[in-house]
This record gives sequence, C-alpha cells and structure tokens, in this order.
Amino acid sequence: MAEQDRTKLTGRITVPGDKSISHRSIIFAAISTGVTTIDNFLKSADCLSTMQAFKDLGVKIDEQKSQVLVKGVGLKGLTQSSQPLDMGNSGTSTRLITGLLAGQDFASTLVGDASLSKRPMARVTDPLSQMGANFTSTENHLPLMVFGRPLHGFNYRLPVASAQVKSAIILAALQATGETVIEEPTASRDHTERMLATFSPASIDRHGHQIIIHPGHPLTAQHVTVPGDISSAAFWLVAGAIVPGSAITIENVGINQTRTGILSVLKKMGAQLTIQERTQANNETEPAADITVTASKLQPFTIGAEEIPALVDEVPLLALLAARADGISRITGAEELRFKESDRLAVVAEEFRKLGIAIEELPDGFVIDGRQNWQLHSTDLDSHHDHRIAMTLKIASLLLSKPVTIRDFDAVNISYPSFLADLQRLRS
Ligand SMILES: O=C(O)C1=C[C@@H](OP(=O)(O)O)[C@@H](O)[C@H](O)C1
Ligand SMILES: C=C(OP(=O)(O)O)C(=O)O
Repeated sequence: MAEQDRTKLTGRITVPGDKSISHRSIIFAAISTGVTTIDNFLKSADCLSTMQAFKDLGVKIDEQKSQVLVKGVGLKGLTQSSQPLDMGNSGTSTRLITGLLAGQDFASTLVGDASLSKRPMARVTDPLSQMGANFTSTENHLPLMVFGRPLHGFNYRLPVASAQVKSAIILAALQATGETVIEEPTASRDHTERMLATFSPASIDRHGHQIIIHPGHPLTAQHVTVPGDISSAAFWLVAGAIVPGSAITIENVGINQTRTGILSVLKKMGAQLTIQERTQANNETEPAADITVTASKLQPFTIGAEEIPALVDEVPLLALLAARADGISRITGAEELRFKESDRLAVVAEEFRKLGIAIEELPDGFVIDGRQNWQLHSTDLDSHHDHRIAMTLKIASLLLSKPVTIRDFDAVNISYPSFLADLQRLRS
C-alpha cells in the first residue's frame, strides 16, 4: 500500500433513515386508524418493497418530497392482493408481512428475488403454525402461500435471537385470541416493540427478556421520525477509524442500544470516538446522536454469540476493522450470517483473501491477523449481490494502492442508494 494513494475522509455527513424502522413505520401505519406521517423514511429498494406490498393490499400511501403519508385501514382492513406480493431482496419485509398476513381472512402469495428465495422461512412459519397459521411452500422457501386463519396466542421461546422472527410473531399475536408471551435468548433489535408501544400502548408489556402481547386494542396513527441508520453510519465509522488522516462526524444516527454493538467494539479497540446524544422531541421513541470518529491505532478484539445481535449486520465491517488492528481478533457465534443476502462468512473470507488479508473462516465466524501487510492478489472483487459486502469492499479499497472493480456494486441500492455520493462528499 502506498501511503500517498490513501484518500483521507473528512467532514460531516447525514446518513439515510434507518431501514428496520422504515419498514415498521409503514406496517404499523397501515394497520392503525388515521393518517400516519413518516419523516426521513428510507427510500431504498428493501423499504420500497414493503411500501409496494401494502399498496397491493389496498393501503393508500402518498409519497411526498420529505414525508410519507399512510392512510391506515386498521388491523382488519387490508384486502387481498390481485397479484403475488413481491418482496424483492428483503428478508425483513418477507418475515414481518408473513406474520401479519397469517391472521388475515384472505390468502396471499409472497415471492422474491433469487437470493431471498434461498433464505429460510421455517423460522417464521414454524412458530406461526403453532398459533394456527397455514402455509404452503417448497421446503420453506419463497414462493410462500399464506392462508389467513384465526390464530391463538401462545408462549414461545425463540431458538435464536432474531428481530424478524420476534416481529412476525408480534404482528400475528395482535390478531390472535388470547395473550402471547415471547422470550428471546439474547435481546435483538426492539424497534417493533417500541413502535407498537406508541401506536397501541395497551397492546404490549415488557418484563426483562419477555414480551407480552395483549390483542384486541386499537392502533392509532402517529407521527414517526426515522433516525439515521447506524448500519449505514457504520461504513463511515469504520472508514474514519482506518483510513489514515480521516475525521468524520455522522449526524443524527440512531443509537438504540440493541443496535450499537459496533460502537462498543470500536471503543474496545481504542478508536477515537465522541458520541453527542441529541435531545429528543416528545414523540420520538428512538434515541439519536452525532458521532465523530478520528483515525487512530486500533487494538484487536474478541466477540462472541452474546454480542452478535447488536451488531449482526456489521460483522463484515468488523472483519475489516480486525484486518487493520494490531494483533489477532476473533469473531464467533455469528453463524446467522450464513443466512443473509449471501453467506456473509464465506463471502467475506473469499473476498478478503483476494486483498491478501490473513483471515481464517470458522463455522461461526473468523480469526483475523491484522498485523500482516495486505497483498493484493486480484483487483476483481465481487459483492455476491449483497449490499453490505459491496460497501465493505468499497471501504477496504480506500486502503489499496491500485483501483479495484466490485462486481454488482449496485446492490447498495438495497439499503443505501446515496452511498457513493456520500463517499464523494467526504473525499472532497
Ligand atoms: O428486523 C430487522 O429489521 C432486521 C433483523 C436482522 O435480521 P434477523 O432477525 O434475521 O437477525 C437484521 O439482520 C436485518 O438486517 C434487519
Ligand atoms: C440482512 C439484511 O436485511 P434483510 O434480512 O431484511 O434482507 C441486511 O440489511 O443486512
């Protein structure tokens, strides 16, 4: 690596709205009564899949310049779609909408792209079937037929921490007879619980690791403000920490503690980080902060299963951080990454080897020696159609002396359409 070719990144930036919260804002708005206004909704391919699905289910959604307006139809007001609901590339849309449709009184078909059609759906159809739901599919993959049925509440302990599974059950439980009690092995992101508590405070109680859903209470339209996505901010947090000479401030980033695992790892590594919490408006249930990162020497780190849920989408970036740390880092307990848009453990190992990074793939993670100098073996990198891999490789490429190509880079449109424009802004 030639020092002079490294491009330092400096300046202030605002990342787009949070993807998880954007999906949920459309869902809860659709099933409540009244008009919900959503500020800073993420207009990326995944969230637009959720939006289109609700339009197909008879919900009027008005996309204005800076706001999305949703005219809620209530829990019983959705209507059967005349065509299959296209979930595109989005696991979150698919699993949450499956939970909602399981209790409706019509049938639906969910389809998706090649990647989504390989992802496991039994994790939602199994518990939902225990509530009385009915499905057909081939080996629990899309296309999935959901035959709406009357549902009953139940007690369920999730076998793995998954916000998508938890949220699917919550959306089904709102339509069931009787209470549902959900328990998670480790807390996963809690945006669904927080949002439900604002749309319908009587519908949810939380005690430690238990979530209790009380059906039969109305949901009322709200004003939702979506904070910046920490999973998008993560690219700049890592770039700012590893590209020499960089200093970046990312404004208005969501810092819900079920999502801030990357901040804890950066702190453990000795990164120079300042977190300035923003004052919240009355109706905001998600905390946000301005975060500044400055490039510095980084220590290696070890993380395991307990830490994974709060940083699950950041594991490829953490592997990159590890590849710049002064020692050997270990990431374990991350087998869930094999079931994302790509097998992210296999793909990170394959692409990082092309960069000459000393990485060992484990069944559930990596061992990475950051002390070794990178030696570029190939300039032909591949996103494997996975947005997070595309952006991780682009950040890695900022440290290379030769230009590289990243195949199917436009996968970034899934979660962060303005990624390249933001990179350009930080370079100039
Ligand atoms: O509920 C959500 O919005 C998400 C949950 C996570 O998936 P799992 O629930 O499969 O862990 C995460 O990887 C995904 O990007 C978004
Ligand atoms: C895994 C992801 O999303 P989803 O499961 O919604 O496809 C992601 O955004 O990294």
